[in-house]
Amino acid sequence: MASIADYYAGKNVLITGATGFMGKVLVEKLLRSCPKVRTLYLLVRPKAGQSMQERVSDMMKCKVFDRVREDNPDFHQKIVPISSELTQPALAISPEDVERLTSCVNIIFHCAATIRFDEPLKHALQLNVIGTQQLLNLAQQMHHLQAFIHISTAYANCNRRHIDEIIYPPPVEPKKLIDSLEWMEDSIVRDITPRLIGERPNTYTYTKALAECVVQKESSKLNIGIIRPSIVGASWQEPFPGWIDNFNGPSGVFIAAGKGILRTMRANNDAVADLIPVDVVINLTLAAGWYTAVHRLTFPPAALVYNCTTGGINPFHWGEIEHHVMSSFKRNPLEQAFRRPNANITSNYLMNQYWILVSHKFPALIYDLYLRLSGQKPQMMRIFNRLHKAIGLLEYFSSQDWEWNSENMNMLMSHLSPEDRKTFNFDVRQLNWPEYIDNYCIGTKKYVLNEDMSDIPVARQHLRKLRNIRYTFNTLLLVFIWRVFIARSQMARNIWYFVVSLCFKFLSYFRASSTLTN
Ligand SMILES: CCCCCCCCCCCCCCCCCCCC(=O)SCCNC(=O)CCNC(=O)[C@H](O)C(C)(C)COP(=O)(O)OP(=O)(O)OC[C@H]1O[C@@H](n2cnc3c(N)ncnc32)[C@H](O)[C@@H]1OP(=O)(O)O
Ligand SMILES: NC(=O)C1=CN([C@@H]2O[C@H](COP(=O)(O)OP(=O)(O)OC[C@H]3O[C@@H](n4cnc5c(N)ncnc54)[C@H](OP(=O)(O)O)[C@@H]3O)[C@@H](O)[C@H]2O)C=CC1
Repeated sequence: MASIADYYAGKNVLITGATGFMGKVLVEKLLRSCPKVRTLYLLVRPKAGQSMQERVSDMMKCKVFDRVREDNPDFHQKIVPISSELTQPALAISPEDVERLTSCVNIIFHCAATIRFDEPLKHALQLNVIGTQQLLNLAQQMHHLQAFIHISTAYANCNRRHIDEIIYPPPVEPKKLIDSLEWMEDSIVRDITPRLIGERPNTYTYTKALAECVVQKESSKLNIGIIRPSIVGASWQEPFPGWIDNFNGPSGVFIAAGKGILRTMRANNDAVADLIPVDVVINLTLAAGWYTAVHRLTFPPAALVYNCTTGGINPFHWGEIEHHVMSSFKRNPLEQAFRRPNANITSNYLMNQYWILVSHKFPALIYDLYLRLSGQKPQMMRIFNRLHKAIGLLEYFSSQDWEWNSENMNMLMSHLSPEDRKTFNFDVRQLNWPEYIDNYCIGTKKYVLNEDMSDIPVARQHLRKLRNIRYTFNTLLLVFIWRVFIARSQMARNIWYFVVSLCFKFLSYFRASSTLTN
């Protein structure tokens, strides 16, 4: 059987979501490890006043492509952007582009989605479900298509505790839901959304579950693989350890904790933190593309699902993550921290509310007062309100455990040659968590916040200054409280005189005994 790189040689690949976090790593890895791939067609929409060509040119300047750029400075010649808006009829692809794609594409990787947890249901449905259906329609017109790889999420079925590598019956028939929501006003849809999503926490997981059903329906006509990653984090090894470019999932939490803003969060110390490095997901995705294509004649006509998770193989827990994140940010602090990093997770609701009051709201009020008095605009309370909204949406995932069966990941690994196992490594047994978390934290500093590593001594100095401010503040507060007590209560005065005289007695005894020994 051909190696993975040999398989991709000369192939035309279509990718959606290439400008996103996982899409960029996918494009990079394909170009670097499968250098003979013919063309990558990227479906990209114009956005924020930029044409799709400008967006793709900007994307190729990203640091993530540095290694490819070194190997092949002309790598951009293999990339062809295609203008497409996935929420529009027929994906808004021009007839010429449709003609071009249907005549030459061999493999599709469908990564595009809205991953926002607060997305209105209609929009999430439009992109994650109807967009996927339209891409499948296009795929069926392709004359040389060998594999369609759909990126789903391990949490599509988070209403279950144990999740097998099968597609579960949908909560509702997707077509029926699409038809009924079409005529409804947005406000009505908003009102009935909680009833529709049921036990799922958000419209994202709900629409990703529906998308899997839509994909499965086409599996008798196309060779389909479905990848279900859990919580995708920074890269483990490639293209650089710790590469990450966004605030999604745990990254925003780590940054907020590293900046000393986030001090408390509801999470279960003993629950498995099912993080999976982005390069592992992409290696598995490329291997699954190869396997789906080369085994197409021997497959029964059903989509093969790969749960891409770590918990069952190499588990690590939220409590351990908290410890390593705090330790990493103390050794390599972020610049201009608000307070010294010191965050704790707790599963107790009341305890969390108490710490929110004492460690979030109270300091924010004082800081905003200081800003107001110095003629600046108060901002800390606003930042905390946004942070509370964001972590409120994540807590569902950090407070419970799931169990995923990942037999297909093992099966796929057993089909790889020793060489491919190294080049497309997705063996998470080798993952050293403390080292990974350390690189992850450094990655948020270098690649998300664009901070310079050479400024770490200044950042450490800043943390020392914050520690001294805290000690001074605490001492002054103690003295102030004590003075108030002493002034008002005879009993407090008596205790005070008793403690002071005890100290004097101890000191004189200590001095007398040291004179005797001399
Ligand atoms: C106590 C600390 C110790 C640490 C140990 C414990 C850690 C526990 C961590 C638990 C994490 C659990 C994570 C579970 C994730 C489950 C994932 C399921 C898997 C998936 O399939 S999908 C991927 C996950 N999707 C997401 O993560 C998206 C979530 N985000 C949203 O839904 C929205 O962004 C949100 C949070 C509703 C905010 O919306 P909005 O207010 O409209 O803001 P914007 O999105 O427009 O962003 C504006 C601005 O803010 C930046 N941003 C976004 N999120 C954060 C954040 N969490 N922290 C800081 N900053 C954030 C964003 O980049 C924008 O910046 P610009 O510069 O572009 O304006
Ligand atoms: N990140 C994670 O933790 C996990 C992600 N996943 C899945 O992986 C996939 C990729 O996620 P990730 O890279 O993190 O997400 P990102 O949000 O980083 O990227 C989403 C991509 O989809 C594109 N897109 C969004 N809307 C449209 C549209 N209307 N038309 C065309 N393109 C659009 C975006 O393009 P644009 O730049 O134009 O916005 C972007 O390229 C998703 O399917 C997600 O469900 C699964 C598990 C975990």
